[in-house]
Amino acid sequence: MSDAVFPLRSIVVSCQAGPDNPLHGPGPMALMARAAEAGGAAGIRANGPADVAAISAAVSVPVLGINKTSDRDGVYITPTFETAAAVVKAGATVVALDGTARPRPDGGSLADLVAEIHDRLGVPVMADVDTLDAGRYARAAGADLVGSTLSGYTASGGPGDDGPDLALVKALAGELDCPVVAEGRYWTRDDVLAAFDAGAHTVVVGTAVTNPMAITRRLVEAVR
Ligand SMILES: CC(=O)N[C@H](C=O)[C@@H](O)[C@H](O)[C@H](O)COP(=O)(O)O
Repeated sequence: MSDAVFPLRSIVVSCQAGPDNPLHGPGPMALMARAAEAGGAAGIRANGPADVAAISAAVSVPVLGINKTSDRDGVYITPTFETAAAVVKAGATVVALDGTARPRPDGGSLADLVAEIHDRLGVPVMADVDTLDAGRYARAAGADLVGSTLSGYTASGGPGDDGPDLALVKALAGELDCPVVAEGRYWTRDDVLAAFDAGAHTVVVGTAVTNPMAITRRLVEAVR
């Protein structure tokens, strides 16, 4: 499971749109994914079996599947084996999940979940973490890739603005013996280049590419 899933210095595009977004649904997300692939994305991150299935049928790059069970409440990113299995069945060839040490909804351990995904689904696992400690914990639990996805979204803090947590990427890359994925609030080319300078293997960009509603809102708020 330790072979790199994505090429070094690659960009993965996250194609996600919640129910409040006019682009919500597998059709729009598959089009977003095709556009991202045409632009050179090395993979697509997508949420839920319906979107993962549509995107897997539409692109030839790897689909990094997640299965959110809520919108930012406790451990909500692919918290259980069943949620992971559903997105792999839909076509995901790598699964991302919450890799923090916070209590999981089924009371299970991260190490057991990662082992079960490896054994029964045969796909690599990316752990979404919020701190260096969580990254160490997730890697020790068997995660194949570790990403900074959850920095700023848990009680453990984060950079405190709408920029990426480059310090966390640097700390993770300096210590962990696996590819580190920079994810969360990457908006610009400079952000992406800084992540690779900090040691990232891959950068996942979501909102800045695939959420015109949020991009527009950010611009509108800036000129208020
Ligand atoms: C914290 C959380 O649930 N993050 C989610 C994880 O899949 C998505 O909502 C983000 O859009 C994704 O991580 C990409 O980040 P950004 O959209 O900032 O480029």
